[in-house]
Amino acid sequence: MSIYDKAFMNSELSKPTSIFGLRLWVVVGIFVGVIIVLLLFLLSVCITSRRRHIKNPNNNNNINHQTLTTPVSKDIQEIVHHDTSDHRTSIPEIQIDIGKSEHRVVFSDRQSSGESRATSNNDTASFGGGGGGSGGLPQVSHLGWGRWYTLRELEAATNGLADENVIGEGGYGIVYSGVLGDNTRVAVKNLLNNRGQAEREFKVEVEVIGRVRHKNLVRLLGYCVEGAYRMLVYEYVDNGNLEQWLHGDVGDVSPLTWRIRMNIIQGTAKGLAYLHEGLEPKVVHRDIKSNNILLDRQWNPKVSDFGLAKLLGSDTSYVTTRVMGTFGYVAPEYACTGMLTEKSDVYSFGILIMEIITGRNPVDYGRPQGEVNLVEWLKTMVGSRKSDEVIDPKLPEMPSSKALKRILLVALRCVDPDATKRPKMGHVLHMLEADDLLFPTVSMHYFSSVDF
Ligand SMILES: Nc1ncnc2c1ncn2[C@@H]1O[C@H](COP(=O)(O)OP(=O)(O)OP(=O)(O)O)[C@@H](O)[C@H]1O
Repeated sequence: MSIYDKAFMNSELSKPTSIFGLRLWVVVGIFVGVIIVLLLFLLSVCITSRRRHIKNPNNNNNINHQTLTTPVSKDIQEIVHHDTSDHRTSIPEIQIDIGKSEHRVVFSDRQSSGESRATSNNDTASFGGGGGGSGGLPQVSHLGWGRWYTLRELEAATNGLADENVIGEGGYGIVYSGVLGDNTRVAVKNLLNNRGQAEREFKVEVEVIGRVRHKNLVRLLGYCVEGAYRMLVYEYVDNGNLEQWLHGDVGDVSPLTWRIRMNIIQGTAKGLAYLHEGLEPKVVHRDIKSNNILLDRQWNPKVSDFGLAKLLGSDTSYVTTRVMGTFGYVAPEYACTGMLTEKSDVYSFGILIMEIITGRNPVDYGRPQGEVNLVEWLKTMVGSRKSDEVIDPKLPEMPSSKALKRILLVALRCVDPDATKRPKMGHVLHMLEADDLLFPTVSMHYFSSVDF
């Protein structure tokens, strides 16, 4: 280029244009800059949409199992984070739901109630695809353990969710008995969607129970997510729940012998020890009570209702401003501070032992003052050497004083007001496995007071 051309270019580029009187080279510079920014933007959009495409389980059947569990684990971590900070500043409200056989206690704050208002659509997306669409063939779950069921399949199994198939109703949904196409008897829990908590419960249960296998824990076979429906499909446990057998109308003599009661206590302890010490991360049940102990025909206990379970990393405690559990079973530190560890389950388990031995409810306002609270009454009785008087009058035979003494000692240790002094479930199990615990004596005569 000659010197004249350069001079010509310079003068042309320096000429003012009609765009705000800017010189031509400024306008060209801006134009080039905008093009570069646009290109970068398009590139980032491409990369993002490609990542989303990879994460969508419907687009890739070979997806890594770990990827799919991320939304659930993330959800739990987020809850921990929120609750920990809120705990310091907010004053919890206490809400007691009455209208069922027991009172459910929910301590909540505004933050946490807002949290629970998740929309169904979001949840459906998290679980990878609405159960395969209505009327489609049942598919294997992408979670890697059970399967999902179609709504049509579960409607067929439960006679269209018929009233006569209802076997119980809990805080979060109605439970139906059903028979699947392959003749498997199942319990179908249809979660109520009008409560945000039910959706969270669904996520937690699916993730936690789906992987758990233990003879003393109710097995989750699969689930259904379709439209507004969220259902859990469990193995059917065919002999009711412990609450019915302890407090229902069973006549003057209970079919629950001493040996059966000890087996129920031991089996429940095994299930809990497995949740606390056999899984990583460990699982705290949070709602151990007699309704949640299902029984088979051989009186084997199976712990159900993991809806309130939270996953805990080892050696961590969980602080929440939303305390859940059932009135009478909730550990004092959990109720007061929201501090949740597996020791909260140990406390509830101690209450359960007392309930099984005495046949009394943890809190019974129908009883005279001083007997309303089971723990306080039992402590008083043991302290005044009247342990033999705490036994369920419907028990067909009496335990040996040694067995009674041992089991009451275990129960009292479990309900120690100081959570750190309560034994771990593994230790409880060890204490419960002593042979002499199982043997009853034949009559009351043998009975002597227990000296603690
Ligand atoms: N797998 C099952 N097999 C047989 N019956 C079941 C099964 N699961 C639940 N049930 C019955 O349904 C009832 C309701 O169960 P659910 O777990 O929904 O509520 P709950 O434990 O009684 O109360 P909440 O949910 O408030 O703790 C149980 O008490 C039990 O009798």
